[in-house]
Amino acid sequence: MTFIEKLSAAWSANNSLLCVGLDPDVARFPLHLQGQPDAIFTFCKEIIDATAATACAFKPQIAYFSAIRAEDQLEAICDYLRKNYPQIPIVMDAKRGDIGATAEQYAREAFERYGADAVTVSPYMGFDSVAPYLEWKDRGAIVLCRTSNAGGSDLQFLTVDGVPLYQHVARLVADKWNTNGQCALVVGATFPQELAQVRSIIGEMPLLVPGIGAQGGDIQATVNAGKTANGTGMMINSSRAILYAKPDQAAGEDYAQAARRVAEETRDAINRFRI
Ligand SMILES: O=C(O)c1cc(=O)[nH]c(=O)n1[C@@H]1O[C@H](COP(=O)(O)O)[C@@H](O)[C@H]1O
Repeated sequence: MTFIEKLSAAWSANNSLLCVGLDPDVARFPLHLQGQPDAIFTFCKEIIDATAATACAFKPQIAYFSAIRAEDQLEAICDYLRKNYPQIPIVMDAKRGDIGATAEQYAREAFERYGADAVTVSPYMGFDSVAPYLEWKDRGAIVLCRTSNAGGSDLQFLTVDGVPLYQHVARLVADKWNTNGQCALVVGATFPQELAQVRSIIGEMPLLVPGIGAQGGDIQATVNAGKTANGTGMMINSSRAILYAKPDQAAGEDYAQAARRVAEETRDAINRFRI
């Protein structure tokens, strides 16, 4: 099964466009996990178990692991996901971009070492820097297009041949790079107008849409701008708002239960605008 087929099946099976981001920041962990040698694995496992029924994808952010020499725990989390939730795609958020020979190694890292279904990549170095990921025909390459941060405008909004650069990226990926139907694009929920522009350029290609939750993107505007004709087409990511949801003490919640509650609320808020 290819990445896109797996994603489509997860959209239907879980009736969800929510991508749960795994950005484990040990400083924000519950006290009982702090200082434990496998704290990251335990934290992520409990979040995964609590939210898997609400998710169409999980997106580990590699820097949160590599910064503290915890790649072994990322491997263990990816193994756990593949064994226990094989129907939910793993999107490795690494935002890679380098010459072809180096990209081949980054592709092996994402797809072989971690067994990810897709990886985020930068288009900045051009087609030969993305081609090595596309050699993995059953995996996905998710190309940065219009990122959610304010500084994304510094380059992505520059006018080139009368058109903003991010629209060139959308057209290039849709028309030239996506020969095997394995590409997707990143467009931030913080820019719904640009999201609608990108959707009009790329047809049904999936979008990874970060920026709801902690970054304040509007869910209604996001879904209206980015959905496809059948009410799918997006992995709408939320990380911190789910991972560090405040437990409702009165209801006796722990952090994983709070994460489940917020994930369910977010999935439902998205679903309200899909039809
Ligand atoms: O590629 C990404 O995932 C990404 C692209 C982008 O434009 N903006 C963005 O926030 N992200 C990632 O999406 C996640 C957003 O996290 P929250 O703001 O906590 O929901 C982080 O892991 C970011 O690295």
